[in-house]
Amino acid sequence: MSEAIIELVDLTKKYGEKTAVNQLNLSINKGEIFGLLGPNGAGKSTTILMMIGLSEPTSGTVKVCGFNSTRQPMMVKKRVGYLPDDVGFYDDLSARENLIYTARLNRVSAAEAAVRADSLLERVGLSHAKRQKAGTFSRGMRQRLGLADVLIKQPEIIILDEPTLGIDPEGVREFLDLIRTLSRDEGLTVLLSSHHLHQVQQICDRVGLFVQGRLIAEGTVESLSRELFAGEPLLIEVEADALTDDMVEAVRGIEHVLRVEREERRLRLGCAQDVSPQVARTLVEQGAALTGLTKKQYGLDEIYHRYFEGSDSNDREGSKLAGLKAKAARQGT
Ligand SMILES: Nc1ncnc2c1ncn2[C@@H]1O[C@H](COP(=O)(O)OP(=O)(O)OP(=O)(O)O)[C@@H](O)[C@H]1O
Repeated sequence: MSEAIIELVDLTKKYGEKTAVNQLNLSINKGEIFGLLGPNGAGKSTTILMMIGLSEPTSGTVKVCGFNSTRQPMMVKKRVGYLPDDVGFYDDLSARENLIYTARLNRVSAAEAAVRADSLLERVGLSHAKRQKAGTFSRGMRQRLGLADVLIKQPEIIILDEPTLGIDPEGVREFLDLIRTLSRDEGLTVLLSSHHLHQVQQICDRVGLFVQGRLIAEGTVESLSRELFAGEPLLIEVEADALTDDMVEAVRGIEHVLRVEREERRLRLGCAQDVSPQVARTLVEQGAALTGLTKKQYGLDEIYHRYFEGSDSNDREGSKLAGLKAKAARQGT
């Protein structure tokens, strides 16, 4: 049976009139990689701060590793490593010296600190640079050193805030592989807050979608996809040199096309079955020159797009979002 390592119950945080986190209920299991997703200002950072005991909830409770983060913050801090999007190091110290310094702050003996530092530098692929000053590190190297830095106290949970920001694609791939391996090999629980849907989809076992302080959906990418796109298992994306309203209407009329979204010269079609030949033929008959046609199953990109359609800031609310918020309010979530 799965064991909850993070438990949020009716967690609420208000800043004056502003409700940053609104009655959040969430359970994260030991060894799970959980993705926190949501637009800016959705309440992700506030939730993380309450989890690690750096912010006090207005009401509700947060328990991490069995400890109440508000009443026993030191117990929680011992067990949780937090990697912010830009880690601060002593730039004049070497990578190894920085790690040993952090270990010593966490009351690890000098001998043990050296052993852990060497082993972690190897683990994150920085052995070759361990005597190099942290100030000379590239962004990707700094993030890998950051990961070693949060792991040196041997936490049970690591929380990563946009950890791959500014890293090149190869570096991102390596970094994500490393996180996945750590979780699988050592049962480490990982909480990843990110806007990079593709990356989240690659490594997270489960994701939670936050909007305006509420968790509006949570589950595996497959279950969210099933929930949102029932009856529309296939997405066809088609691009043409130009699209007219008549063309869009003609495509809408094709059997098994259930939903049509238009984005400049691109159409996204939610379909009950593969009708790409009919779509291509219809557009060509209408005088369009096709510049691209792809088929895919729904992923996190489409899920996110669906949920956050028209809501790229706190102040704009699309109808979909308004509907979901109403649903969330009815369910009291
Ligand atoms: N110290 C504070 N005082 C007042 N309001 C705050 C404070 N911290 C956060 N907020 C507000 O609470 C809301 C949630 O902010 P939070 O930083 O948790 O969002 P987020 O999802 O982490 O956003 P981002 O993706 O931009 O980091 C926002 O409206 C923000 O302006």
